[in-house]
Amino acid sequence: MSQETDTIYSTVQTAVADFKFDDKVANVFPDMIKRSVPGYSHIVANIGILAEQYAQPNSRVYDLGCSLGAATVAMRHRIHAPGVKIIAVDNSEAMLERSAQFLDAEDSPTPVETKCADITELDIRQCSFAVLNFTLQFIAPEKRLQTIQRIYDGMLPGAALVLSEKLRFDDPTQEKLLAEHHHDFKRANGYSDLEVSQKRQAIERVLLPETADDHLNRLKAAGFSIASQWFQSFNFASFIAIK
Ligand SMILES: C[S@@+](CC[C@H](N)C(=O)[O-])C[C@H]1O[C@@H](n2cnc3c(N)ncnc32)[C@H](O)[C@@H]1O
Ligand SMILES: O=C(O)C(=O)C[C@]1(C(=O)O)C=C[C@@H](O)C=C1
Repeated sequence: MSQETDTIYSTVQTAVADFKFDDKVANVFPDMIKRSVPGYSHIVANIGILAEQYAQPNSRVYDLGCSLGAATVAMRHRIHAPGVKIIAVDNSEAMLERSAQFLDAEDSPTPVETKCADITELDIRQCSFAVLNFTLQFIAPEKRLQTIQRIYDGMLPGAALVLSEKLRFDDPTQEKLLAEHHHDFKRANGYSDLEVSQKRQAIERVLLPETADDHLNRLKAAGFSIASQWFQSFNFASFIAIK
């Protein structure tokens, strides 16, 4: 996987364009996400552990918004149930091109199919485990319930969904505190004030965070019998929901 350092926002941009998952981002993505999302490596490792528990024989596992396939790799190394296929989906060609190169080099008996598609319109079937690792936050809010519903409807009984998201908080004091600590986390990982500020501007119209309750209520509304938050670091969280 690419070892390039993210310097995309390191020089002054007169007009900061909306953030896109293009070639520039795909080239530096492993470095960008590790330095930007507190707990990212921990979440990915645990997605592997959960996939091992939930993957049912002769079923499908979906990595929705897979980027370069980090969660797919974590799952692939752990799934032992026979006849499982991982479907790794993203609508960014730039990401998928690079993920294919990376996944082809992996040695595992669990097959992976990569697909360039919009997950809001994806046909989901025979699913025992699905992952939305920091993907739903980029989908238009009015399409989020139908996306979760589609996943639920395509699931087998006992299947699980892991949903990881950046959070917002209704309480302005809490919102400010956790956002500031997130920015401290980024600075501690080598991003300058300029990089933090320009990235914030780039994502503010495309990454639309919701509260933990918004996510839990939507998971319940879609039909999941259990929906629980299992991880949080500053304003980043992960949830698990069981059909
Ligand atoms: C923050 S990245 C996900 C990181 C990845 N899941 C991981 O664990 O490394 C969000 C990804 O979602 C993809 N994405 C956003 N909207 C999408 C959609 N409607 N359909 C498919 N992929 C989408 C983006 O192209 C991007 O690669
Ligand atoms: O919130 C931020 O500042 C981020 O950079 C977060 C985030 C994300 O959560 O996906 C935004 C875009 C990139 O995909 C990597 C990280």
